[in-house]
Amino acid sequence: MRLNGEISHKEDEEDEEEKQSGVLQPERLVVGYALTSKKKKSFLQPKLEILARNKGISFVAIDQNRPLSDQGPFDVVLHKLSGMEWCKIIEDYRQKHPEVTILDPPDAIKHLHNRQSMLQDVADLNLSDCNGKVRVPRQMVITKDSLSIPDQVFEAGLKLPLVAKPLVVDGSAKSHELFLAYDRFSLSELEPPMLLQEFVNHGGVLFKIYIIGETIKVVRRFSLPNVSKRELAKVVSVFRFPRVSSAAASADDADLDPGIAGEVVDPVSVCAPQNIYLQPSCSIR
Ligand SMILES: O=P(O)(O)O[C@H]1[C@H](O)[C@@H](OP(=O)(O)O)[C@H](OP(=O)(O)O)[C@@H](OP(=O)(O)O)[C@H]1O
Ligand SMILES: Nc1ncnc2c1ncn2[C@@H]1O[C@H](COP(=O)(O)OP(=O)(O)O)[C@@H](O)[C@H]1O
Repeated sequence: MRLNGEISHKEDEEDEEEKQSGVLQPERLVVGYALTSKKKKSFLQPKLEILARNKGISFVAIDQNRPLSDQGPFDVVLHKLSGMEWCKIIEDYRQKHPEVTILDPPDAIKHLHNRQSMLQDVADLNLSDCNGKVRVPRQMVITKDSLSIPDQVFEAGLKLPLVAKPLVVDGSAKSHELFLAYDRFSLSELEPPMLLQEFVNHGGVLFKIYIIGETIKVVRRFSLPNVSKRELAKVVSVFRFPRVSSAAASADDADLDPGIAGEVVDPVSVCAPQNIYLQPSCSIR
């Protein structure tokens, strides 16, 4: 397999070594990546690159200013960029290069770019009775007119407190900016388009499930604490909240109340006696 760019100079030497030793090295895999600088920083860390290299995987940056077909050859194209223009580039490339694995084809993940449609698939699974209850929070989309939000919420019958989330999820910091509203009138301070979702008390702990092929990894993260009726009656405001359940908020080693700590019964069914907050997601983390 040939490599275009960063580490190509090494390849000839390695091929030569391989020939001389007579030992067949495992096939190498070239991953072309197109990521924002934020994502590159959080995902493509030296530790991952070294681990990948040891397994024969090399990452090569895709130059977005050059035609994609002129680059590579790649075995895999890994991208997390959005926008119509980029999606078209990837789609065209996919048609021309069916031998290359695209992670992920834009069409396959488009429903994940919208917080309303991403939960629809979970609702459609209809898991209301499967060794526990899996459900999605009640929610509504607000497309315009901040001032009318209190009335829209009242008419829809959503219960407070409410979590307000940007409708579009595009990997930007802005798209992760969430708010918690204790009273409906404060909601008019927020900017549509957005999704309003009932806050689900879940014991301040959240489970994230990462799946790659057959491999399933479950982690525990600290999350927003429960909101009591007393607090709800007292507080009148809307608060912006930071990324509470990020990797830095690991609760894997925390000594939690067994009532909320959850018990991993098997990798596919993660059960906690309280509400499970389900976060469907498809991402390069
Ligand atoms: O680290 P974990 O707990 O897995 O959470 C991840 C990170 O926060 C990612 O951001 P970053 O790469 O900046 O650390 C984020 O990707 P984006 O910021 O690209 O959206 C993921 O969003 P989703 O892809 O929406 O799940 C989110 O689920
Ligand atoms: N409906 C909800 N009820 C309770 N907590 C929530 C709810 N929605 C989000 N959260 C909390 O907010 C965090 C981020 O929510 P999420 O929708 O996953 O946004 P992002 O995609 O930016 O990570 C979750 O990890 C959880 O702690």
